[in-house]
Amino acid sequence: MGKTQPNLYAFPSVNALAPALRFYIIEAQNAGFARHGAFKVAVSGGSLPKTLAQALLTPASGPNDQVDFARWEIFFADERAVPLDHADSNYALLKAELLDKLPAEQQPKVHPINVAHLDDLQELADQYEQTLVASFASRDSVRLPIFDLLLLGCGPDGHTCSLFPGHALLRETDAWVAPIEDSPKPPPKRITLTLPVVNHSVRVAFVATGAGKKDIMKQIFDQNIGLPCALVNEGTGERCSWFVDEPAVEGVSFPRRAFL
Ligand SMILES: O=C(O)[C@H](O)[C@@H](O)[C@H](O)[C@H](O)COP(=O)(O)O
Repeated sequence: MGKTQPNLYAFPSVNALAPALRFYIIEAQNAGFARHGAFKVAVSGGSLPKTLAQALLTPASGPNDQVDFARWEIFFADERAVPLDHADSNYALLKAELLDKLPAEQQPKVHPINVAHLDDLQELADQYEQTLVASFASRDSVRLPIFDLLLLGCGPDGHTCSLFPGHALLRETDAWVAPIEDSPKPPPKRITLTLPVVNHSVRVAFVATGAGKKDIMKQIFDQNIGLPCALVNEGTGERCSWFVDEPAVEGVSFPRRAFL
């Protein structure tokens, strides 16, 4: 690990995890509002949108518990090269789990991929990079976009976004968004934020739940063999927080932190 270490927060269940995740997201949201009047967040697919909905769709318990989606800008940390209403689309998933459940006046600004370029992955990635450029100022003026928060999942092989173990994409140093034609997790054609962009975020949160994650969690936290999730831990240190349930970290010796 680098100078500082990620925060590992473990909860007995997803029901116990959700309110803590909500608290953490609201803190990141308010920091974004204070910094630039908006909350710029990128989300992954997988099981994350469902957990997010559980965390965010409950009514506010008080003035410090407000989620103001109208001032959110939502990007996709990775996306599959499919139409936006396709069963594999991360946008469709987020829409069904979260966006469709928000009232009209609370709709965030959402940045889906430009489906006009589905048959040219490089162009699809370049266009999405231009979407980031437009939101984060020009590439010439900023070396890397700075998201207020990335909300990511962790695959059973240690991948995150569409950054897979041992893949050449892990060495990308220039692009903000890259195409991948050979994702080992179907569907094979995707675009993804690159590692430098992920590591440059103000905060990164992983959500990993279920016993199916415990072997990979041991490898990420206790063995550090260069898996993509471990590279994010290393690159972000204490800016990185893991929200996990106990079954996902059974047997992991890395110290957990109490969520206060
Ligand atoms: O498009 C994707 O495939 C996801 O963005 C991917 O990176 C996901 O987050 C992980 O595979 C974890 O998925 P689970 O949370 O379902 O285990």
